[in-house]
Amino acid sequence: MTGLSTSSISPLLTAAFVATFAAIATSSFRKWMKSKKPYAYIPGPTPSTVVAHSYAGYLLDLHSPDALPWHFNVPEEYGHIARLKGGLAGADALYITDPAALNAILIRQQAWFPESTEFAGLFGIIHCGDGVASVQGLEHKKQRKYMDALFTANRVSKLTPMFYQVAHQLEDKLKAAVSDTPGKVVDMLDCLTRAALEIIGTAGIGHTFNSFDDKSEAFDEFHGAITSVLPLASRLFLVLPFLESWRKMKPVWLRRTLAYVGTLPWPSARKFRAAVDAMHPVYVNLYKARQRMLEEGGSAALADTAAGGKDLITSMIQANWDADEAHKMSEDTVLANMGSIVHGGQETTSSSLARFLTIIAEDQDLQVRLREELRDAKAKKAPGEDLDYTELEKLPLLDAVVREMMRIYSPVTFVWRQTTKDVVVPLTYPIRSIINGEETEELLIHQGTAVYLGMSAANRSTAIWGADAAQFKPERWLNRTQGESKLPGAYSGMMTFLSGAKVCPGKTFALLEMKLVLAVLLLSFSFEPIPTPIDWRMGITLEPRVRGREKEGVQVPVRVTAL
Ligand code: HEM
Repeated sequence: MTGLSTSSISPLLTAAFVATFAAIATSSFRKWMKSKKPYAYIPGPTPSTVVAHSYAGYLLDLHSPDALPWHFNVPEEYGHIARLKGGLAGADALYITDPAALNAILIRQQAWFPESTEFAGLFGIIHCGDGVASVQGLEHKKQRKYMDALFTANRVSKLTPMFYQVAHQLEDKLKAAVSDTPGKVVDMLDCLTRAALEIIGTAGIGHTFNSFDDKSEAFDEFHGAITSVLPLASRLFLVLPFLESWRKMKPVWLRRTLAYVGTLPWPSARKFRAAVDAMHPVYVNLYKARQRMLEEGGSAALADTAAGGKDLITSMIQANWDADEAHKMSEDTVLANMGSIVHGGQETTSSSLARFLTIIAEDQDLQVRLREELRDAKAKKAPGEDLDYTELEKLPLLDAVVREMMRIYSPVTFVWRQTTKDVVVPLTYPIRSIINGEETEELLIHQGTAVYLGMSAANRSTAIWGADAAQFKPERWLNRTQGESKLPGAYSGMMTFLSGAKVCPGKTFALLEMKLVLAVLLLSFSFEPIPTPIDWRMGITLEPRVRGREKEGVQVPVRVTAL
């Protein structure tokens, strides 16, 4: 009989036991490693500095003012899902530009990917309450019903005369400034910021800031506050994770004391607080005035307001007034939404318009072609009559240029979301593991993971848009049908206005504003570049500075000649 003696079984059993134990230990260790670094198989950039590596991980690279090239490079070098290494102090995060994954995160499975507490907290503080920018779920849905009703194409088209009123004020002001000197250098960012604030003031909240009056203190104070609050906030990024819990802290005296003590040694934080304190009273006064009118004269009384009751917020206040108790928004919520609308409608559009002027200043041929298109359209109108909403919409070259601007120079570089439970999302582009080379076509995102949605990077991905993705080529919109991109973005498949529940409600407003202001400017002025390059650096939106003259602050100088 062939058999094993007890003396030979014992070493075999021992070996089997050791092997089993080793296998279990290795598997447990792998599982433990995976739970600590579940994304170790995903390629991604290494934090660039030793300090970043050991303390903040990817955070400094992601938020740095010079981070734009870093963002654009991530999908090109590492793929459309990239691991962001957390370093010692933080967990790994994911940088996502994959179309199918973005679709799941923003639309199909959006319930599990709420806005990050960082942004919710920040906007809750800036707007002094819980408006659309800082709430989630059902409360967000309820508020968006009010907001989306304000921004339908039909309602926005009715704001066109108010937009023109401001655009012509800008035209007159600029004519007066350059009439004596052809090619005079003008800071167009300043002009367009004034125009954007005045447009959102009159059409958005029924209020004028007298933005074109050089002596207007109301303008100076509000303009200073609204243009500085986000750049200041971007310098506070290391405390952003704590803002939401601070905002909800009770008792209130403790919260206020902490804010006072915490901001004392920190100039950026003090200035940030001062900017918030300068904006809020404007909204409160406007709101109270509208409420008084409603109490005294009912809805009809609102016709006596500056914009005849047609501005967005007066319509919102009226709808809220008419709503039954269960569906009403609180006073604080309406106030926070006034802040959301003014903020949303300010810096994004003014900086895009200024960027646009630098592009056409550099490309004289494009400038001439755009002007010709506008002149041809105007020639069909009665003298002195402006192009209406539909006519502006129908200009193919202007439309293509605005689309390409929005694709390639998205003012918002990225947004970030949290993951509230383990979720599997599909992928358009498989991940190739850097550990074993295997490909996976879906991604398990673990609860608690921060996911960064790289909007600008997705808009420039060569896999999605072709080898010329990084080039400004308006023709791509003349030759290609809408919706061809695989991305789920709400505007021509680009991510600029996002998509899903949090999609920008002001998209139609912004596009009309940009086209209309450009039309007025191009028909009255020609633009040439200054010789020094302008660098657009990343804040929470983009910040332009003249190279070598950074200390002068944000500006977009352009040579302007009246036609
Ligand atoms: C070029 C112009 C604009 C761009 C690129 C833009 C982009 C965006 C993006 C990406 C978001 C989502 C942010 C997030 O989820 O964290 C957003 C939200 C928002 N935008 Fe815009 N926006 C623009 C103009 C406007 C205008 C003109 C208004 C108002 C008149 C506006 C009002 C808002 C509001 C209220 C939100 C918050 C929506 C919510 O949280 O539900 N935006 N915008």
